[in-house]
Amino acid sequence: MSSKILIVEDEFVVANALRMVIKQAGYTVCAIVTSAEEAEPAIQKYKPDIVLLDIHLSGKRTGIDLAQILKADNIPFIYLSANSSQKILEEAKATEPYGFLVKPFREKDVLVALDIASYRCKNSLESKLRREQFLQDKLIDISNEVTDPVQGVLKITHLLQPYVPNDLIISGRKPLQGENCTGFGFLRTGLEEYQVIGNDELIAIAGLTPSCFFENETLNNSPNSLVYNTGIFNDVGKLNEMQKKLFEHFKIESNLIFTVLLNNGTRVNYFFYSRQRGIYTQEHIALLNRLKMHLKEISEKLFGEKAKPMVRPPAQEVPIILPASQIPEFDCIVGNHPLLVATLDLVKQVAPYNSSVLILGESGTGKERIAECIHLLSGRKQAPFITVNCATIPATLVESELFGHEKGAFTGATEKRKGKFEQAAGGTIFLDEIGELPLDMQVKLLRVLQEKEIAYVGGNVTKKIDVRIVAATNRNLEKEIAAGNFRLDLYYRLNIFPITLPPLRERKSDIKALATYFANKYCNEFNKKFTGISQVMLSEMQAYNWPGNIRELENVLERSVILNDGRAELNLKQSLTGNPVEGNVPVKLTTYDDVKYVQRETERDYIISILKKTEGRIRGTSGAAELLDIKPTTLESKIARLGIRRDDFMHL
Ligand SMILES: Nc1ncnc2c1ncn2[C@@H]1O[C@H](COP(=O)(O)OP(=O)(O)OP(=O)(O)O)[C@@H](O)[C@H]1O
Repeated sequence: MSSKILIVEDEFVVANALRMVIKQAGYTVCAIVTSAEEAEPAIQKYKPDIVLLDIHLSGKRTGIDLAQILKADNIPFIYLSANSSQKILEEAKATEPYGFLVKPFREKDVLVALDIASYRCKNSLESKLRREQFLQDKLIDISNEVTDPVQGVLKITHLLQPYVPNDLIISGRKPLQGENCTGFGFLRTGLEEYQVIGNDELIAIAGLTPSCFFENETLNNSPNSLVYNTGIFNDVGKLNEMQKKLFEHFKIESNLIFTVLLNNGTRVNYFFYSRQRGIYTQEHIALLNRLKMHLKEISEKLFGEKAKPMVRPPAQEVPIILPASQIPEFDCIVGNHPLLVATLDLVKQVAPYNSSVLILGESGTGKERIAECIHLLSGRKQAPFITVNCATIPATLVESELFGHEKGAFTGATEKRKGKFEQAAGGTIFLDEIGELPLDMQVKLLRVLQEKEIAYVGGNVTKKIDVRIVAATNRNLEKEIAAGNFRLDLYYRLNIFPITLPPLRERKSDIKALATYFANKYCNEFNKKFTGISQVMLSEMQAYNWPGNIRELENVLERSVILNDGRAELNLKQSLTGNPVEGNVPVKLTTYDDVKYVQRETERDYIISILKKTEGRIRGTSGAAELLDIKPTTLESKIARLGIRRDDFMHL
């Protein structure tokens, strides 16, 4: 049966053009409506498989308002937009659409977006069911294990973190009579770190009162959940005193309150707070409602009639830090910015499964490091982790490099050789820069994903393999598909669990920790004393935009350590924008390592300058190899060794 599409678009011409394109491709257009008000009954009536949703609609509500309803009903939607402001686009993005089409759109883009949306919807439903089963099992474990409210709520907080993200969680209990209302909370301070905030500290924070955990008229007279999503200034009329004070104190922007009613009438409120605006959706409430039975069981045990008397967490000036369960595999990941922490939450979620993972992010954001964490956190960690950079293998050698070759398969194949897939047997293969894989190889890789078998070049026997694939790219693969450079079916297979790494400029609070980490690393390597990083250098690093992300930061620190005399604090010898720093001194080479470093940098700069001249062409007449008078294969291995990336010589 063909998928049913609902078009929500107030411009007749656009809606009609879409209808024709979609029908021609074999979809059914169940209705065209022009406003959110008209869309709601149409959604109920037709139960569309996908909704094409204009952001600006006639009527009071926007497409973004309607998106919340579609999300709660698990209906995939693709935005249609034209000239929207950055703010609106950010809001739209936060609703996690299945695609985005910018007007005027090409027929091909519309069809690719629809195809991707239907595939993603099917897959995400399956993984959603699996995830919920996992959550339910874990909640049963918690219910069996815990008796202490503080430990119990900490475990719930930790478990729910990736699903109902929060920076602060407070649990408040309102007994029927007698005792005061009580509450305590956990502030997230790192991936596995929570700071306990006891009842007395909560009360002390800007003079909260014990009953404040329940002073919410709307909640007291209504179902069991409320969401405040638009920050203190916009929601101010609706927030109670407790919320206002907590919003101010902890810089909160969103709040979700979920209530569980115990058998004896005691109310237990769980308050989820986030510093991100607009984070809580009907989907979070729907999930909590589906888990309610288990949450009630635990709350009954922790706060109900038979609960042990609560040992209050001590009020302290410096609150205690509870390391929940440290993950040594993340030791090599420096930083605790919420965007990074949210990424690591996803890594933890996906690592134990065998599903493919697609890591997206700009160059140098740490994709390879994250891929390795996924491997180390999986059941495959004893087996190899093999990295393949698809951009640096010559097109003619990709197949034998990946799948191996028989003796005599081609000139130079003097003996039979295993490919990277076979080397990774039982482990993980990391296909970096997957967007660079030639189209014919994409077909072959697809076969490996589907059939789980490989064939040697020059052989006719297939071999079963058990390898998990983690791929990465800094390209927009959806654009590459529309341009005909990347296969849609391969994208489907790889994009089962996408993880996007934030660029460094969006997590600047991590710069100091990263810089210190790299400074220590290079001081150790070059046998120099680490004498700190100067304030001027720190300030300039904070102000800089970091197009090359963490790799660029690492290079800057390596250079500073090399040029440092081991007595003064580390300083920038060249401003990050490329201008010389005042009072700069010429490079002083004091050790042989310094000499090697300068040689390496000079060679790297020279090769980049040649690649710029040849626009990246390595082989053939007037290719970079010919200009440098070396073999193309030698140049390719130099490019890999010197860490030269496409971005270093293209698009400049
Ligand atoms: N969170 C982190 N903490 C410490 N070091 C990091 C972190 N993330 C990345 N690095 C370091 O930064 C450098 C770049 O990381 P990596 O090679 O993983 O980036 P990438 O996104 O795969 O780059 P490319 O797209 O160019 O392949 C590496 O030296 C890596 O070890």
